[in-house]
Amino acid sequence: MNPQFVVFGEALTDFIAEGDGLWRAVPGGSCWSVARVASKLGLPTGYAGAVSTDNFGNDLARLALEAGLDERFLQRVDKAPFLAMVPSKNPPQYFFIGDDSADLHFDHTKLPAGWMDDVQIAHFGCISLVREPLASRLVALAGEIKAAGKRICFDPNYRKIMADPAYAATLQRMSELADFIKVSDEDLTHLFPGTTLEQGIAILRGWAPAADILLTQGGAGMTLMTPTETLHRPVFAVDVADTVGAGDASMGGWMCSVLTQPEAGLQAHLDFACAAAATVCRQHGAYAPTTAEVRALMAGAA
Ligand SMILES: Nc1ncnc2c1ncn2[C@@H]1O[C@H](COP(=O)(O)OP(=O)(O)O)[C@@H](O)[C@H]1O
Ligand SMILES: O=C(O)C(=O)C[C@H](O)[C@H](O)COP(=O)(O)O
Repeated sequence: MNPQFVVFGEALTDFIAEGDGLWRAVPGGSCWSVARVASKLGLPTGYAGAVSTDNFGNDLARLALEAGLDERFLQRVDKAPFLAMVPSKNPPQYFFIGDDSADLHFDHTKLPAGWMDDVQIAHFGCISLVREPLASRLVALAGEIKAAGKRICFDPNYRKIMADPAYAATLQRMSELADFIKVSDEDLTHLFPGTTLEQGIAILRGWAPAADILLTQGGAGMTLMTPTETLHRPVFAVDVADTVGAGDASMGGWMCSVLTQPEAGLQAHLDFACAAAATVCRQHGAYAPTTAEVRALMAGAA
């Protein structure tokens, strides 16, 4: 089955400081994680990005395959791996190593012929939208996909490099294109400095009057806002290992619910997104839960 959901943007390897000069290398990247979660939950998904041909790229490719992602969309490029250094997880601090790295060489003209035919939603987000020359190509591509009648999903997922003044236009353009926007309270603080949460949401709403907006608020749960309705959902109580990847899981879970059970309604989509996020909080690092795990949590059985 061809992908109904295609995710564009970075895959990378997180290097997490373990103390005593030791670093743990973990495959990740916000966009890659969104794709992996959606695919593992049973949504036919393609991860459309480029990874290196070394051991780091191999690990990303292997996990993508294991999650059932359509392998024709993943590109392998003989360039340096893209690395995220995480010297501290609490609070999260990142810096990135990736000059002329593989991710920047993604070429959408090399996607399989007819790739867009069955696509219903295309996802964009995070640092791929600030890393040139990839960023400008992706913004243009999002415009083309939207013009072809498909829906666009956008998760800004703020990182410090988005403080670059050039990103302001991208943020607005991607929001204008988006049918679905996910944003965390923390993202809003950085994206719109000096504004309240409500003011930040109002700016997004002004750019995207018809979009569904999912606001995540860590341990305070999440809120789904359509142009006419607002629904809140407290977290599913779980023993938390860490919350890395929870936002990506809520995004992947939300889109999976929208596409696989469109008739289920807003509350069901919100519940599913929230349960997907909570299953990830139980694990260390980014994780792709199964549908059975998410459903068990929703049924109160786990
Ligand atoms: N302690 C927690 N227990 C259960 N669910 C949580 C917890 N922290 C976060 N979540 C879920 O994960 C979602 C995303 O988390 P959040 O921290 O807002 O995003 P991000 O990971 O992008 O920073 C939250 O809206 C919530 O539903
Ligand atoms: O790859 C990046 O750009 C990262 O920052 C790596 C992180 O693993 C996730 O993206 C976590 O994102 P959350 O789901 O918001 O916790």
